[in-house]
Formats: sequence, C-alpha cells, structure tokens
Amino acid sequence: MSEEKKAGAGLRGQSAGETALCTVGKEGTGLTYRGYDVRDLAASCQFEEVAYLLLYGELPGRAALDAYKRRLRERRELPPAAKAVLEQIPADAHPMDVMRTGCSMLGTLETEESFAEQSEVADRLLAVLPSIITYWYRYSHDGVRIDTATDDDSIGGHFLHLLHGAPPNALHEAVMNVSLILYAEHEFNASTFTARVCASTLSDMHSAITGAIGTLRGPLHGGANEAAMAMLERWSSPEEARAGLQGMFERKEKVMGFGHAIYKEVDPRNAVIKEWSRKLAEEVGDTALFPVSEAVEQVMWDEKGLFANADFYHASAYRFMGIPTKLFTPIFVMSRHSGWAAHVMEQRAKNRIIRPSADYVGHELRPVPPIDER
Ligand SMILES: CC(=O)SCCNC(=O)CCNC(=O)[C@H](O)C(C)(C)COP(=O)(O)OP(=O)(O)OC[C@H]1O[C@@H](n2cnc3c(N)ncnc32)[C@H](O)[C@@H]1OP(=O)(O)O
Ligand SMILES: O=C([O-])CC(=O)C(=O)O
Repeated sequence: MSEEKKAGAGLRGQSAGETALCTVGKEGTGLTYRGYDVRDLAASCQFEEVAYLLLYGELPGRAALDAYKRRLRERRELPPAAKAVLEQIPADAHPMDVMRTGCSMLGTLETEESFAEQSEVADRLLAVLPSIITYWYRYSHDGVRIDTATDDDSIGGHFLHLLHGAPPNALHEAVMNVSLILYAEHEFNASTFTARVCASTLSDMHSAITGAIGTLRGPLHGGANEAAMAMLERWSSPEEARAGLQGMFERKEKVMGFGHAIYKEVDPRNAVIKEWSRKLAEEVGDTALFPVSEAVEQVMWDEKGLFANADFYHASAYRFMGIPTKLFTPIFVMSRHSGWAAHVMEQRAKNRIIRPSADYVGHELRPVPPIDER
C-alpha cells in the first residue's frame, strides 16, 4: 500500500468521537474498560460483572450482581415465533447469519418502542443471544428442540450446557468467563463503530446490534478466530507449520489472528487467553494444536514482527472445549454485545448524526449523453 493511500485509508489514527467506555493501545499496549485494566477484570471478575460495568457505569456490589444475574437468567427463553424462524434456517447456514437473523427477528417481536426501554433490550439480548445460536445449532444438527431456560449460573456455562447437553466442568466455565471478558469491549473497532453510526440516526437497538453482528462476521475482524482455526488444523506439527507459513509468505497470504489496527507491540488479551489455552491443552492431553500455535506465533514475530491478537489462541481454547469452529465468532457476539449496547447508549446520550465527508476522486462534471451515443 502506498504511503499516500495509507495516510487516509481506513480512517486510521483519526479520532471519530469521544467515549468513556474504553481505551485501546495507550502507550501501544494496554486495554481498559471504564478505567479498569482488562487483565485485572479477567483475573477477578465474572463476565456478568463486566457487562454490568459497561452497561450501567460501575462494577456491581454482591447484591446488585446477584440481582443482575437473576435478571439475565429470567430472560433466556426464546419466543415461539423466533424458534419457528430458527427452525427454518438450514444446517449449512453460517452461524453468524443465524445470529444476525435471530437478533433482527427479535426486533420485530420485542421492538424497542422508546429509548426508555434501552436497558431492558440490552439485557434481554445479552441473555438470549446464546439461546438463539444453540437453539438453531441443536435443532439443525441434532434434530432436538432444546429448552433454553436453564438455571446455569453464568452466561458462558449456559452456552456450553446448551451446546453439549450437559453442564460444563469448572475449568471450561472459567475459560468461557475469561473469554467473554476479553472480547467484551474495544473502543471504536469496526463493529462497534457500525453500531454507533446506526444509533446516531436515532434508530433502534436491534438494528444497531444486527448491523454490528454483520460487521463482526468478516475475517479481518471477529471472523479471524474461525479463520485462524482453519489455518492451524492444516498442520499437525511445528515443522509442518513453519513450512506452511513460508508458503503463505511467498503467496503473500494474510495470517489470520495476527496484527492489529491499533496495538503496535502486543495485544494484551493474547497472553491471558494463551495461558488458559495451555491449561486446556494439558487437560485434553494435546500434543499438536498448542505446539503448532506456539510455533506459528514465534515465526510470525521473528520473521514479520507481527504479534498474535485476541483471536489467535481463542481458536485452540475453543477447540479444546469441543466447540465447533463455526460457532467461534458467535461467542464473540455473545460477549461484544455488552460493549455494542453500551456504545449505543453513550451515542444516544450525546448524539449528533455521524456523517463524515469523502474526498471526491471521480469524473469532472460532464453532460449526460443521449442513450444511443453511450
Ligand atoms: C478481534 C479483532 O478483530 S483483532 C483483528 C482480527 N483480524 C485478523 O487477525 C486478520 C489478520 N490481520 C489483518 O488483516 C490486519 O492486521 C488488521 C485488519 C487486523 C489490521 O489491518 P491494518 O491496520 O491495515 O494493518 P497494518 O496497516 O498494521 O498492516 C501493516 C502491514 O502488515 C501487513 N499485515 C498486517 N497483518 C498481517 C497479517 N495478519 N498477515 C500478514 N500480513 C499482515 C499488512 O498487509 C500491511 O502490509 P502492506 O503495508 O504491505 O500493505
Ligand atoms: O479494535 C479492533 O480494531 C479490533 C479488535 O481487536 C476488537 O474489536 O476486539
């Protein structure tokens, strides 16, 4: 990419507004949610506490957290009309399309009539997104109509329970909790910015979240965790991975799960999820995927100066927990919804329609030729 193109391309380095929710890459590395370091949140909080922090402004006390978790548990059931729609979606549909459709469908059944309802809509979606994806998955793949109204304590546990048909062990529930915290919020990334643009027109919450899901789907953004898994499973040893990477470099292919638009030295989420992936590798007795992942990480750093981003070790972590690859990015949705909804609320609180300008690079003004002369 030329320097001239790079300067303006992708709005890189330009501020597009204010937020009190998050900082990304200050001093090149850190990530904070409302002033808390994400590593501290991941070490000592439940995802529901972090969602509450993002949506309501402060970490909850014990009583507020218990009440919030109860509130979310009560909102896990799908309306019959949503189930009927999900049952029509074929098994080979992409699960991100299912998430997008499910969210949009809910917008027709439980429409946000006024912004006074925004917290209710945000919490309802937070509670029901795992139900949407697992209801469709289990119906289309296993032919069962699951009861999504479980009393699992956590959102991560609820998801794994519905997916596998049995409650998860403590390690898996802990990994899901950390994963959901790490993915929850990231300033003006592409999907969040989509949500804010939509909200800035005074549109409804479901529209903003549906648009954000569509944006997260791409392999340059949330879809990279699935793309990283597809790449890693081609190699069964570090040697194969090193050779495979050389081929990718020669063909100038992107290596998914590496690089970042904002971080320049490290993505702080990577070290956290990597350690949990290592624990899971020990649990399942893995001798291939984790060493292959580490070899890829080393080669990318040594030869390209590129570091693993949040998506890379999520691939192996999710695989070790038996989660199908195509459900990786929907888990990202289940988490990032908390950030998206918080941004929608922040945008609404101090709104001006988001409408930048473009540098025109097309034709000079010219006459319209008669149709037979074109
Ligand atoms: C949760 C998330 O969404 S994190 C991001 C997930 N996405 C991925 O992992 C996809 C792979 N990574 C990428 O495509 C990019 O690094 C992005 C999209 C994340 C960031 O894009 P940009 O900000 O445009 O990257 P940046 O300008 O830093 O790239 C610099 C150079 O490194 C190259 N590069 C960046 N990432 C990679 C990569 N993963 N593999 C190979 N080359 C890369 C770019 O092609 C670019 O080369 P060029 O100057 O010859 O065009
Ligand atoms: O910030 C970005 O551009 C992408 C990212 O890491 C995220 O959304 O988590």
